[in-house]
Amino acid sequence: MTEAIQRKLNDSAAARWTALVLIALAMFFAYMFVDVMSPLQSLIESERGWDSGVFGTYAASEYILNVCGFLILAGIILDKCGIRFTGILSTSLMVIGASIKYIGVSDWFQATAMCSWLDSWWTTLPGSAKMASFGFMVFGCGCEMAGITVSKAIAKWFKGKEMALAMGLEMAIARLGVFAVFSVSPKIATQFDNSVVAPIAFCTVLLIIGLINFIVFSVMDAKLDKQLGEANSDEPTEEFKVSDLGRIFSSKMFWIVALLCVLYYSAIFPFQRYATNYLEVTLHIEKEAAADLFRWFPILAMILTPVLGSFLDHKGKGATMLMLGSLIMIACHLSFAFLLPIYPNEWFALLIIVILGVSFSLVPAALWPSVPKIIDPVILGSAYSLIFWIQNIGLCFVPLIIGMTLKATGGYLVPMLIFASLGVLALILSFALKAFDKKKGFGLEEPNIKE
Ligand SMILES: C[C@H](N)C(=O)N[C@@H](CCCCN)C(=O)O
Repeated sequence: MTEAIQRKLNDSAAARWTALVLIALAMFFAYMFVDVMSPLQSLIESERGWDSGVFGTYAASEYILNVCGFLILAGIILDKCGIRFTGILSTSLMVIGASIKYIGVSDWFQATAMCSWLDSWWTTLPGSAKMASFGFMVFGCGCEMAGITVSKAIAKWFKGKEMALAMGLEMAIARLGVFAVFSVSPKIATQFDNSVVAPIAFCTVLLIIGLINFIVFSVMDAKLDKQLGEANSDEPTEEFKVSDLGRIFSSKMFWIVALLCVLYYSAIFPFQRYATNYLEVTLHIEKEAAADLFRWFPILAMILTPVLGSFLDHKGKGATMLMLGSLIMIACHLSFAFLLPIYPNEWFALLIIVILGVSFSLVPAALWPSVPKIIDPVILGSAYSLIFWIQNIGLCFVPLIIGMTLKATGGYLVPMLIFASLGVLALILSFALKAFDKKKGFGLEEPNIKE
């Protein structure tokens, strides 16, 4: 009888995996929208006159408001107002931002007085690009806010269960979104008379479905909360206060994780942006062949991340996985710097890319599920948001540094050494993390599921 009363919605495997599918699909659509224009660079140049400089400004706009502090606010909103409110707010922001971007590139907008006015100042950036960048900024706020909300939601629904597997699957579905949009976006554009508007419209509709998903998830989450209250669970009842943020900043463990995160991801996502060109010039191959080689990188990460997440759930070894992932990344970037230019072979390049994919599974699979082990659930949303914020600063500036270095040195040796150095610093931090965990007993090496 007691057992029947205490059985909660997330004790049902079907219910918690349904919840995961709902929120992971929202992120799948979000990651699709992020890259919807990436394969259409030449089309938008001929249709709307965006050169590569304009395209770069548009791409950077996604992170600007987040770096300026929106992500900190997002974390406070999440901890103060909860998963449901923040989830619906963030998915709505994504829909609003996407709609602004759709209007910005639409044929209709180009003939309006507003577009002429936008054209009249900062003339190197066309009115369509200004409007689209503004939309992308709003979308970026929603997307990163949704990212931290989803992490907190998974930590809540899968606590003491398959948490790392669930986080790994969510990331795998997001990686599939990148692969999917690179496949469908050019096809949709071709189907609709070579229009960049059609793929954006398609992905905006998908974001509306993502918003509906989050509303359905919220109904389930409200039910779970009611049960948690009734079951007199061990969930914290104390209220989040903004002053609690000091607790995060004074946590040594938080700083190690946040710095490890920014160093590692700054050597991955910015590298991803330059990888096709690096392979082109190093292997002397066409852009399409280089992109074909590199596309295996997210695919392998997609397959391996949930597998490693499951390993973490049952066997633990999170800190060791972070060390191994950083070590592999250093070896790969050093191989890109020194070995591939000496042996410019496509199979050799593929081997390094595949090994780097293993690293890109090990670190995300271990990093994100480690945060709930070191941070109080009451301030978990703020902790995730501050980690994302520090990470976004790196993601915003490292591509600029790499671009400047490329221009100054005319080759990829120094950029690859910069990426490898970031890996070395991440490795040092992963050693510190393991040592500190051993001393303080956060349980980073312990499995999530006690069998
Ligand atoms: C770019 C973004 N801030 C990020 O860090 N994404 C991570 C996944 C974080 C977990 C989201 N629930 C990634 O590896 O893509």
